[in-house]
Amino acid sequence: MDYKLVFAALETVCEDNIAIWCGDSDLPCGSVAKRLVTCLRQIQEHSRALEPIVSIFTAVYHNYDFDAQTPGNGYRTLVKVLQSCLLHIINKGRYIASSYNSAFFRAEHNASELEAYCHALCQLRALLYLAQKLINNNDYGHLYSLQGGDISRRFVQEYSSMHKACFYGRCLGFQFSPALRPFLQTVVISMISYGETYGKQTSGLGMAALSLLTSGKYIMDPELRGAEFERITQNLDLQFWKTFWNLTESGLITGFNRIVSNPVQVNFTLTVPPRTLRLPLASDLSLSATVSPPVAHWGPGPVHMRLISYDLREGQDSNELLTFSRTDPPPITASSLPWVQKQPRSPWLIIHFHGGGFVSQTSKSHENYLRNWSKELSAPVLSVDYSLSPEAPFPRALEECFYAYCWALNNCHLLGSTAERVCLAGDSAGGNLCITVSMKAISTGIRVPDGIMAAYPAILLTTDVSPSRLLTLIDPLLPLGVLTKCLNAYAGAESQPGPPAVASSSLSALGRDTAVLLSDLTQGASNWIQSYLDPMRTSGGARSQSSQKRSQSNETQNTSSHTSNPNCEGQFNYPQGFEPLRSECLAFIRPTSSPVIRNPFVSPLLAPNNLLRGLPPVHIVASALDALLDDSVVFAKKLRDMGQPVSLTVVEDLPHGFLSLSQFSKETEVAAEICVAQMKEIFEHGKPACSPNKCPKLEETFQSPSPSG
Ligand SMILES: CCCCCCCC/C=C\CCCCCCCC(=O)O[C@H]1CC[C@@]2(C)C(=CC[C@H]3[C@@H]4CC[C@H]([C@H](C)CCCC(C)C)[C@@]4(C)CC[C@@H]32)C1
Repeated sequence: MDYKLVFAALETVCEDNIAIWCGDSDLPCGSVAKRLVTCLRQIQEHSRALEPIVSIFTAVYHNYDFDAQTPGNGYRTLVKVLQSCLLHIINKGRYIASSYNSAFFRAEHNASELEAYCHALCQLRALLYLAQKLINNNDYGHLYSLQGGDISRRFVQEYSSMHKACFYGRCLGFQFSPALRPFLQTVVISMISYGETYGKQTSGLGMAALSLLTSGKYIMDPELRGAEFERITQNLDLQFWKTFWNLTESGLITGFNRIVSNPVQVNFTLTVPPRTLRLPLASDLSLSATVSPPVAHWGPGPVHMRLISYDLREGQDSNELLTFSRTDPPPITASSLPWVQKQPRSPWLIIHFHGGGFVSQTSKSHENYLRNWSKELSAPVLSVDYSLSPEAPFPRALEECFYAYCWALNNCHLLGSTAERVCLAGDSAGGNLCITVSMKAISTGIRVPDGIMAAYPAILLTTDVSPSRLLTLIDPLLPLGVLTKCLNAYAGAESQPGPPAVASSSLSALGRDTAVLLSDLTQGASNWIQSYLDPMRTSGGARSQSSQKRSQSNETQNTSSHTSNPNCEGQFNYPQGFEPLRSECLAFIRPTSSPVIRNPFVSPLLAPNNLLRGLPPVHIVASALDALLDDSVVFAKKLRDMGQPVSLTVVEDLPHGFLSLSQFSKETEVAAEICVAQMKEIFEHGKPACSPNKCPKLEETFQSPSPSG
């Protein structure tokens, strides 16, 4: 949509409403009218200042795309997000103008909604100014400056002091496809309720029950929800995120996944003991390379993985494979599936590394789409349960994934595949591991996979700023405070590494302690009732209540924050006397300065060409609204410029992690199908015998297959 039309429509809507609320002195709701008029004037002011910036962005943003058929980069995204915020305001304004004198018109509610979007608009204006600084600062056409240094540090500081709560209350997920918003709301409310009870309880069931009780007030009060979410994302420790994200491992959610995704005949875990492997060298099959088992941090240890296969295939019920299974009785026996016709081995094999920020999740939480892949591609899927950070920082996960890859090549006959073609697939952190495992295969001299499908991968694990990364301010799934915690954990800056302990998540405690549950329930109920009886509790009271709580919880950290906190120095000077809204609680974002994050096996975007040359075709499926979008665009360009086969597909309107949400909307389902199509491409089409540079005809084969909309 032409942005000029949007700005013009907004101007008209504001004028119409101002005329209504200023002019009609008979309107019953005087104070609300005042609020609305103030808010509409602010919206007009923001919008008038934003129009010229948007025109600058639209004039240059195509220079940052991967190619003309693949429009997508952080600058485009910022304009798109802004446009979506403006459209929400226009719709709200039109609704108010047309129904303000209806008997059912809720003036208070509508004023609060408009105010929330006005706050969001103000913060987006700040993001656009920051992005404009990036355009001016970076080399022309470059999304990152990649010099590390001052600008990124100052961006992180600025980010830390900015108000973010408006993006998690009434406006939550406004940028995403409408079908996903109820789900995101549920996730955010569950997260906050869980965050409030986190640390108070020891009983998993008690925690779950209490969370359920406290969720009521967050459903009723979006402002409180936003403020609490901001507090949680900035201040709760990594253990909280690990525990919350691992909810996807819970029986309820995996049970749901199993119902909505395809049933499969083979689905069990394997534990491969640490033994040295020998693999033929790619350059001379008569010679071999030695691959040691993973050793980093605590010495040799086994590697866990899960085999998923839609059909039972030869080898998968062999005694040899079942010796790697720890389940008793064995997961598959010939007699347990007498009606199943065993299929021959598939020529294809998918090796999968899951996402979860390197700190959470397992193959089990990603089963929903893996089952579909196995069916749709007629291939077994081997998903690796690598050790997680902070207990197992880099390079443990990489070593385990590489070892699993090598073991799978040697033992493909047991996995139900002849491994004529092997595809590495992964999402997010798993996308990173696909690339780095392939780099390891190249440097070891063994067979590289036949292709990589990386969905919204994390390719640059430094805090270098890019326009898409500014979205961490508004993203409910990947806020900056949480991303940096994952990054620090993987870089080994979070805590002392050690071998994986027995799972201590609250869920593992489920059912352990019903006596505690009773007291939890009573306490939860009384807290909840108390919050409603509190005489101070008005709409503004809720804010002060939450900020009171915030200041309590930050007491220790915040005492010195206004004097010695580095967040206070070096703030940006915005044009036209503009100031973004500031947060009441400063974020304590301390990205690690460890050199590990610049290691090419951590941040493959920084890898020298000789480590990337020889990578198989890389198919990246990214989302336009993902904070990590620019990683994908820049990496795809780098590979293309080196003459490596690469494709980039940018899907619209979806959050990071869309594969995990594939059953929640049509759009996520379509995006998941694109990932399947890319793997099909890897399996069905021959690998180019030479790189596209030397072999011009093939270049076309690896151009972006489907342009984003
Ligand atoms: C301004 C300065 C900019 C600087 C920017 C610096 C950025 C730092 C750069 C790189 C650091 C990279 C670190 C690694 C990144 C890895 C990203 C990465 O792997 O991110 C994944 C983390 C898990 C998750 C959030 C995700 C996807 C899906 C999510 C899941 C969806 C549903 C799941 C719920 C728990 C289900 C329960 C619902 C119920 C109703 C209770 C939920 C939310 C679990 C978490 C995942 C993305």
